[in-house]
Amino acid sequence: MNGPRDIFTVKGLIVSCQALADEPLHGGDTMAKMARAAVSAGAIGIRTNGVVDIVKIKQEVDVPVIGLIKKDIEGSDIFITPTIDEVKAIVMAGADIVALDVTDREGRLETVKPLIAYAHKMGIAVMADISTLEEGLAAEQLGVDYIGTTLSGYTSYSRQAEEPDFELLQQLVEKVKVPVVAEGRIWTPEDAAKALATGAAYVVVGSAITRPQLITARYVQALRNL
Ligand SMILES: CC(=O)N[C@H](C=O)[C@@H](O)[C@H](O)[C@H](O)COP(=O)(O)O
Repeated sequence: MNGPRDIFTVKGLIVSCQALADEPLHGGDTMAKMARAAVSAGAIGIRTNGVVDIVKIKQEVDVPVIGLIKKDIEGSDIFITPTIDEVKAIVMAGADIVALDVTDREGRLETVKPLIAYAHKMGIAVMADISTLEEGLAAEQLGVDYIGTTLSGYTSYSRQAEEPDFELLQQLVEKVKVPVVAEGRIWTPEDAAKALATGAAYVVVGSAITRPQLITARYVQALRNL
């Protein structure tokens, strides 16, 4: 593949439809309905976890799907598409983009190279989930197609905050040429708009739209605070 490839045709909102096995909405059919609702309202893409959910969502909607597989590996902190096996499964499931951890942990910036190469060989774009500017710069050098702020706040050395990491977003937008995806803790339409205004090409919103147990908890907490 020659250079980065952006498969979206317009900027906008990507809705993350994810419910792990221990979450109330777990299940491909449910996630496909979530995706349909999101696309019917104008979402330009869907991000989702696991083979079943990728397959079901691809059957349900006609927008690009970012696929990942969350997998816990003993002794490792890397859980978003950790190995080539997950990349192969995501390709087989029919995702248009594979999202994977491109953080500077456990030698990942080296070991991720064959995962990126495989995805590209199979004609799939790659979204790098990073947590710092340095990782974003490294990801661009590795030839990824999108860089997402997904893991800011989820590595020990990145900025820990309740809010989205607008500072990282701004730095990435200034320093990298590939499209930057704002992702992580975006809870309001205002924050989504701010991310786009800051220069993000795409804004991924997950929990605020598709995790009712977390949405409800925020309301319950607010009432408790009275
Ligand atoms: C850190 C991690 O595991 N992030 C995951 C990545 O796919 C998802 O659990 C998040 O829901 C997604 O990034 C969207 O973020 P938020 O739900 O905050 O809008």
